[in-house]
Amino acid sequence: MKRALITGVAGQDGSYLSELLLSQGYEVWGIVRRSSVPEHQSSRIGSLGEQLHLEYGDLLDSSSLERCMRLAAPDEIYNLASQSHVRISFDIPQFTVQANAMGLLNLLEVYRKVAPEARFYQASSSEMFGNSVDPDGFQRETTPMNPVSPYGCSKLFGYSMVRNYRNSFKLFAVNGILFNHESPRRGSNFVTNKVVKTAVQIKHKLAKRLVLGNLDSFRDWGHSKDYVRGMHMIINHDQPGDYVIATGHTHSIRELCEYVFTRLGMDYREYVVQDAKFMRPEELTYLRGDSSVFRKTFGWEPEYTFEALLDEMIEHWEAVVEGRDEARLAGLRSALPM
Ligand SMILES: Nc1nc2c(ncn2[C@@H]2O[C@H](COP(=O)(O)OP(=O)(O)O[C@H]3O[C@H](CO)[C@@H](O)[C@H](O)[C@@H]3O)[C@@H](O)[C@H]2O)c(=O)[nH]1
Repeated sequence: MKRALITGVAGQDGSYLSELLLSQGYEVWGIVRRSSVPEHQSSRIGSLGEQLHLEYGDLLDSSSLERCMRLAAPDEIYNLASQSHVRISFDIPQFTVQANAMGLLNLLEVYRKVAPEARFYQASSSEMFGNSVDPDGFQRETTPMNPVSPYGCSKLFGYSMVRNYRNSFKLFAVNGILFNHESPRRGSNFVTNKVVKTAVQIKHKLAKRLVLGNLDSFRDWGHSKDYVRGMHMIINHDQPGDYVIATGHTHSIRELCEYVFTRLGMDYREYVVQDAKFMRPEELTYLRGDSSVFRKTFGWEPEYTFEALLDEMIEHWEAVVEGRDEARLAGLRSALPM
């Protein structure tokens, strides 16, 4: 039986990855940060119950990482924990860099000392490219990286350290350079879930308008479930390497709004307003990933289209609002869009 250790296990990707690994017979260990909300009952992983081995720990507390590493004795380590919100990284740059850069380095050091035979996956990000685009309009593994946010800078440090440890210490440490990936489990202050959730609220007269920032940036959005399959493929390859995972399609925030509101029988132009507080001091305006190296190497194809992804998210929020999910309805009534 293989053993996996996941940081960020209670997040969107951590929950889907746990389900995938459990379905393949893995023993799955997860690290959760102590907070006043009972993490073990998180709606994302709560249903996995006793199947998951959860331990308290924090990327900024090396001793806790060492304890978890010894307990889990993993074959595979997935570092999915981070301060992952790009705009918020401008408000809390030092915490973002501590968690995403120093936290990753703390984990790498514990890995090198305690479990060097294991394999290590780092959640790297398309935000590392900043506004670099190849002449054909895509970003790929060879595209220069020029991050434009504290989050992107912290992720570029992590990406570089993983490559450095791989080469210096002959460790099986790899990066997945993942473009945006979403699902009903996405935090509702990321744009896809914010748009879908608020549009459903508007349809049911629980909200009056949707306040957004920049409507003219473009993103390459896939489904988290497809992308965690990719993480598992990369870490199980015969050679360590770094791969872009993306759909290859791009849409603006405006197109996202148009699709979601139209599906709900509304015109987004009547409800969407812009507010500077959701703008970023510097914006990454265009992402479109070329994952052909990854696809050729592993035979991966995404199962979800942009439309199928959004349809699933709409169905999720409709179920919540229509009372088919009573527990979440109470929270939704009082929820303000973030
Ligand atoms: N969050 C948010 N974004 C908005 C809003 N209005 C417009 N946007 C625009 O919507 C785009 C996507 O924003 P997010 O959904 O917050 O995602 P992101 O900044 O692209 O970052 C996500 O993807 C990265 C991969 O490229 C991840 O690494 C990162 O952790 C995060 O998941 C950005 O151009 C942002 O300016 C708003 O009200 N909220």
